Amino acid sequence: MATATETISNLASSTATLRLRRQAEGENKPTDGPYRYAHLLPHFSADRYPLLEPFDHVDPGVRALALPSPRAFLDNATRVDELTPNLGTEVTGVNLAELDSSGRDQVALEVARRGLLVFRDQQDFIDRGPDFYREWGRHFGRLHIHPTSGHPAGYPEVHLVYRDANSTFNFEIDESITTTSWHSDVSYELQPPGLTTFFLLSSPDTGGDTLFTSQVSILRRLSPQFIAFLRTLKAVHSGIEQADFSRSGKRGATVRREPVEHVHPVVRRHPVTGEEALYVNRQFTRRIVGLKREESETILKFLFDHIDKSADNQARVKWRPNTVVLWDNRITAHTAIVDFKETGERRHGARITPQAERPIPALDGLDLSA
Ligand SMILES: O=C(O)CCC(=O)C(=O)O
Ligand SMILES: [Fe+2]
Repeated sequence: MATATETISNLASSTATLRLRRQAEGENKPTDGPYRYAHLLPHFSADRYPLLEPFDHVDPGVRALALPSPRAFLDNATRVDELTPNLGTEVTGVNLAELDSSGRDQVALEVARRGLLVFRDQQDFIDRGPDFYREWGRHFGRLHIHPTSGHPAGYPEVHLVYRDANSTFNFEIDESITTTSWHSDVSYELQPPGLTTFFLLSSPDTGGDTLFTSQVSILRRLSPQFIAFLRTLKAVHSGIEQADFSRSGKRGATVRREPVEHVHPVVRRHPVTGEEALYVNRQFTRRIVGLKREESETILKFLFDHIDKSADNQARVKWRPNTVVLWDNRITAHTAIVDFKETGERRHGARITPQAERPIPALDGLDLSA
């Protein structure tokens, strides 16, 4: 039986081993010397951008549907593990950065089908840097430039999340009892994002996982009668509070594009798979159009609570160095988990956010004018 001192010393050495393994895999801690991703730290420019213009989106997943082997990009994978039956696949042995145009189309289709793909060992992808991140993202749609968040200097299309002992951008902790904040990215845009790419450049030794849920499964749990009602509804999504937060002096205090609100169907149809997904989220959906205030608040609260508590629709990504995660923002929601703030460790992530089509209602002919 180990003495308490031995147990503590074993624990210390396993922490040291973990640190060495992470360093060998490319992790760079504040104590290791100059930060290797210093050029990708958040920069809050005073630039101003005009309102976004509508554009035609052709989903790359459509092209893969016509291929004889739409999953050929997985042929050389050494492991393919489904994280849950409904959501998420983890892939090892595929170098995303080397995929040609057809391979990228196939990835788009697979992300549309599985909601979430987790690619391990993507040092090549991460090392190629921000010009490559943009080139990668443009394959999937017009790149969104975030109105308020920080980005690497000169690369406004790269949205950053950042936290360390002294600063936090995008992980502000309010007075809530939880740090989870479920959302679908920038759902207030007229054409919100589809396939989205995210990776961590620096992560805590433990904690800071990201949680995802399938909005397709979330919808399917409801009764046919209730789903039929939801299909008739549309809701307002707003970027105003996010902009006000920045205007109040927080998160870089920059608002580079005036905030917008848009009306989207409460149930949207995926343009490639035809699957229906619930499209409301606590962070940006404000009210259901046409309902009395109490009706709207009650239904939204019910749906948000359903998203929060249905662990049986969720998948959790535990980060390791050089992991690149892709999700389809049309059919999933996600939240960061900020359970590492006491350690003061650095967590630094980058997101590439191609916009997609204006959400397609489940019901043909649903009038989307407010
Ligand atoms: O930091 C994370 O795990 C997720 C951040 C996030 O929500 C995003 O970048 O869209
Ligand atoms: Fe997000």
